[in-house]
Amino acid sequence: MSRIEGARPEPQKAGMSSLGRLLPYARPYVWQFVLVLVLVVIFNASTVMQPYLVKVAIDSDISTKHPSYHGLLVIALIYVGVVIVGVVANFAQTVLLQNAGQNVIRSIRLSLFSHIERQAMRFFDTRAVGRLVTNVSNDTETVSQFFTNFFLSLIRDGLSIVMIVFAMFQLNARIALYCMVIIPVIFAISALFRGRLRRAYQTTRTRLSNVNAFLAENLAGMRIIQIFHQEERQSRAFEALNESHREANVHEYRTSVWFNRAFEILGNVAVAAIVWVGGGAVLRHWIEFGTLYAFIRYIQQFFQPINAMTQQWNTLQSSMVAADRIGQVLAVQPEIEDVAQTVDIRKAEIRGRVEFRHVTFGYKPGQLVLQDINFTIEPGQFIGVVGATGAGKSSVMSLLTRFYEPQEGAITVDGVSIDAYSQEDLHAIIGIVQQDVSLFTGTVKDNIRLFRQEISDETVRHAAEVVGADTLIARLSHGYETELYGKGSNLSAGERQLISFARIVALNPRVLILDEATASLDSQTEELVQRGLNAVATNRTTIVIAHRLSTIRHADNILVLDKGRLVEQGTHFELVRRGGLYAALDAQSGVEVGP
Ligand SMILES: Nc1ncnc2c1ncn2[C@@H]1O[C@H](COP(=O)(O)OP(=O)(O)OP(=O)(O)O)[C@@H](O)[C@H]1O
Repeated sequence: MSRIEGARPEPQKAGMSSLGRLLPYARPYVWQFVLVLVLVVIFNASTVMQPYLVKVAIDSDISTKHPSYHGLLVIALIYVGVVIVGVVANFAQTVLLQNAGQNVIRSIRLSLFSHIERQAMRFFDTRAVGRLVTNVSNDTETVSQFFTNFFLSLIRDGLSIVMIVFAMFQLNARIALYCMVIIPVIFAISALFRGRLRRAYQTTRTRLSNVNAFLAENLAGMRIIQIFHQEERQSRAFEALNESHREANVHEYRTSVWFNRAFEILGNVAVAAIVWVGGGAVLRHWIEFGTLYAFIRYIQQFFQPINAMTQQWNTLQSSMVAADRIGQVLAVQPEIEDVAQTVDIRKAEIRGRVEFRHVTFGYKPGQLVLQDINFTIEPGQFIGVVGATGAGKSSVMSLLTRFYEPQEGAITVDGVSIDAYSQEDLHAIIGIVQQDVSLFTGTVKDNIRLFRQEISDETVRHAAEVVGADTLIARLSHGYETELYGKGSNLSAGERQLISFARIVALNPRVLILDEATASLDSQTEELVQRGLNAVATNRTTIVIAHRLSTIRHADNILVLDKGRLVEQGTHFELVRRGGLYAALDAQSGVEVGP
């Protein structure tokens, strides 16, 4: 369960370089972006032409000695034409840009997910799932705004400013120069708000991801929360996180409203100034009335793109923060990767001989969990692993599947070090059935073949029959096509186990690791599961992490772990006769050991 103190410290810096690192994802769509640029130029030209056309109408056809109705009609028609061209160009560029932006984001999201999938288990040990969910969903969404809104604003509004300034200087250089006085003021306001805005956005994003992380963990552990009556405590913790997010959000919004209002005031002051200065110029006949009209329109237009660009400041800030967070995940190199030249295997030829030689391992430096572990398992043997809780049983199996790597020693399968195999091959050779059966949203069939389309319906049926799951599946409303929800919550614990056994038979690994279920099943289901287990174990090397000694009484060899060391090994009778730890466990309350 997440604790509020566990919330990540709020980051202080995120730069353009994080966004820059995501730019290569836009490369395949560069032509779409170029086309957007062309359309933006057309749209801007249409906007800048409009006040100029009105100025021409006023000065040449209205405020003149020879007013011309015909001239006015022509200008009105041109005006409508220019507006239509502008609207069409604007529509096309918006659609095109959204399309390109969403494509970029799809690629980033996909590569982020694939990158996370390749990570070793240690990566997941040190990260809250909810935070990763935020990275893949919200952060990519935020970055998408950089490729759409920000990019568009930078080009459209930036160009717009340049074109308006150009048009002003064309009309009257002196008044245009007066207008330029506002530019340093704009910079001053921006500088004043920049740091505040950035900090506000970063804080909101981080607090949102804290809320998400808390939610994900609590939803996953809801059963435990309810059993231990922690609903209220967790609600209070959630309320605190929620409140801190609300505060950050309100603060962010307030800062951004102040920023925008400051610009609005400046815009109106500029219009008043132009009316005063320009009006005087008209009265002194220095400029024509139409020119004043055009200046007033241009100064208003000038503030639109500036306002829009400053609004995009928010987008830029949040995109940089999001890109930074995505970058942090992408920068983590998978701790365990395939060697350049992996051993080429034909699965059928693998015999399933497993050997641990002087294996020493700890999850954290200086904290050894396994010390100098040595054992050999011959092909086809049935092996039991026992020991008190925390003795290191699961850790041995995590090393064999290469979820972690040992600090010392070697682990081999058929005499070949496991790191010489590709991880894909290794996981085809070694299968694992865990206590906590992972079922996914999909049909029973999908879950047995784990979405691998190359596994035929025939194989799925056969696998289910072998472990005795076929009768249970036949009882379900749609048989193999029955949809499973919420990790298989519509099945009993025993049924979930049987489906996971069928899955492993369909995979057909040479070595099978079985973390025996501790959940108590009714005797009939237990018998069913036991039969299923025997069927799965046939014809392959099987290693059972046993919590009940009865399961492994007939094992070919039993490994007894104590505080990370292999203290005994032998058959049940040898170990009982020896009178050591195993014999003590065996004598203890019948047959129960472990958690
Ligand atoms: N991912 C992890 N990160 C850090 N320490 C871990 C991790 N997994 C296990 N440990 C620690 O390693 C030690 C051995 O744990 P392991 O799960 O291998 O024991 P186990 O014998 O399988 O226990 P159990 O029967 O309770 O499942 C324990 O002290 C445990 O706290």
